[in-house]
Amino acid sequence: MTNVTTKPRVLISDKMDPNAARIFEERGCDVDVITGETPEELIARIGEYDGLAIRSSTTVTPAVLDAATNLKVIGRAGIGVDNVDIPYASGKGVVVMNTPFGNSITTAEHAIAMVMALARQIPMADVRTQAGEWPKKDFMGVEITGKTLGLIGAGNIGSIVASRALGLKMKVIAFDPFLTEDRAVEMGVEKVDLDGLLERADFITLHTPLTDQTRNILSRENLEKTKPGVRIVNCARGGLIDEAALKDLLESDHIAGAALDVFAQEPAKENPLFGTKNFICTPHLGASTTEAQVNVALQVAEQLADYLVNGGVTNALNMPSLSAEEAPKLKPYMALAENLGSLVGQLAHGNLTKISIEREGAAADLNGKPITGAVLAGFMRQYSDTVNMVNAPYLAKERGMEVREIRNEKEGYYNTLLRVTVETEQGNRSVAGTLFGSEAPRLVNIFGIGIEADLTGHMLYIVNEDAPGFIGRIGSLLGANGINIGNFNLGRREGGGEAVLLLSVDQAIPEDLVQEASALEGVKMVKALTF
Ligand SMILES: NC(=O)c1ccc[n+]([C@@H]2O[C@H](COP(=O)([O-])OP(=O)(O)OC[C@H]3O[C@@H](n4cnc5c(N)ncnc54)[C@H](O)[C@@H]3O)[C@@H](O)[C@H]2O)c1
Ligand SMILES: O=C(O)CC[C@@H](O)C(=O)O
Repeated sequence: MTNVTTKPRVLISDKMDPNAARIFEERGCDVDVITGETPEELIARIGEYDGLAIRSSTTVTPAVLDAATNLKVIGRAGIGVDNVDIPYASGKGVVVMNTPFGNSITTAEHAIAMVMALARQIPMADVRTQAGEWPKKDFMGVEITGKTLGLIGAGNIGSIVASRALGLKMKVIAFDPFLTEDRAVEMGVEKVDLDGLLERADFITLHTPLTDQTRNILSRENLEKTKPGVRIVNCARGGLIDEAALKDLLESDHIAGAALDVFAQEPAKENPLFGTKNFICTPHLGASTTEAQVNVALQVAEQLADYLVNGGVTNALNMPSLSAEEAPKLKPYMALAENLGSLVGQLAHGNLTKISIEREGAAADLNGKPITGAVLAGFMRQYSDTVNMVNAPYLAKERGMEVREIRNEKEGYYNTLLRVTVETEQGNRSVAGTLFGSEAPRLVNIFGIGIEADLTGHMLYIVNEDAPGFIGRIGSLLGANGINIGNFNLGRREGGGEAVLLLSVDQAIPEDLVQEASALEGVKMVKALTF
């Protein structure tokens, strides 16, 4: 007998605290821990997994993502996600999460330790003392009390570094374009511009992500603007500092010391800075404490398992958050949203570049982003097999679609309603649906005609003149072709006017039968639909 398992499968591909594997198992996932593989080995294996948990050693490239045919979520046990190609993952519909706070204190402490180590040249003094030199005269340090610490980046880690530095009686100035004056006051720091920081700081610590704006933020030109005798610490990301310029300025004594935990190229087994005077380094140890590693491992496992098992989304970088509490409530709405998007996508014609998604009544209070993602996924499904609610907003943007979200708290005829409208050359085309009994999605309006239908499986949509005998004719045609009708749903604009028929049928309707149905007396349009 084959043992069929429906449990989500997760791969932990980097060294991680064992609590992560335990949490995955407790939350109902099958987990494999396979670390140290080559990219080729990972590519060969990744197709088996629904979730991937990583630290910084695994690089998730487009080639890995192309091979990851079942992958739904990547979780980074840590903060920086520069080892994951997020735009490509988004395009593939894979959610990318990180654990933004679990190692912040630890990393801030490492930065402070680096400041201290530079001020008193502890690593160099240690090596020479243990070599039997007793080099007491060679190591004159500086006090940090009263010195100015310049923070570049004042987010989670930067603000913790500030609080520790203030406790050590330093003056703290910060450059961060997103730091408000109020927040600066709250942190007890002075907000400055970059040039002001370079000019005044005795110590500079970096705490920004590596982005197009921050890459090389300490360029040669900026390093030359620093106060003579400055000491620089980078526990954020390699690539923020021009390493060659740093070497030159250390050698010329303009910079009195530099401590790097991160390098432009990692692992940094060779680097021109090695051996430079007053240079110290650690091998990307910022997050390496027992406490931080337990924190991030537990957090990443909880988040990934929650997504794979319950649909909850926390700390995702490419989709809106969705709590485990919200997820079950939103589930029927998402099904409705996807079906409405799909219906309008299958029926509307022409250059469809404007879509609006309206939440009315009880639906107005819901988290709108996942609903919008689901509508867009349904809408674009006819263009792409791989579209889902994660990548749909990106694909829509790529196609230049204008997406509007509208909230209307006032209840209409239904206490909760989703309405999807696309702008076509013939005018706006809207479909709307509600939930019956708070969980059964139902279409209630199609292009202005009231109807009640469950959008499911194979369906036939017919617009016809409302005249006696038509239902018999279509029933006979389908019966003669061996097509069983599961459900008949009727709606009409006014008696004797335009009527709509939505039939659910047990099998796909072939195109020649669609043509035959189109030729029946009184028929204006026929379209086979699939949900
Ligand atoms: N060495 C390690 O092991 C280690 C551990 C954890 C985090 N990190 C790295 O530390 C960095 C900071 O982490 P965090 O949790 O504080 O992130 P965060 O997002 O909380 O803070 C980053 C700050 O940088 C600021 N910023 C962005 N662009 C800027 C710019 N052009 N100039 C100045 N400031 C800018 C942002 O406004 C934000 O306040 C990240 O790169 C993270 O990957 C390294
Ligand atoms: O996993 C690590 O050891 C490093 C983590 C760190 O770089 C991060 O960005 O969180």
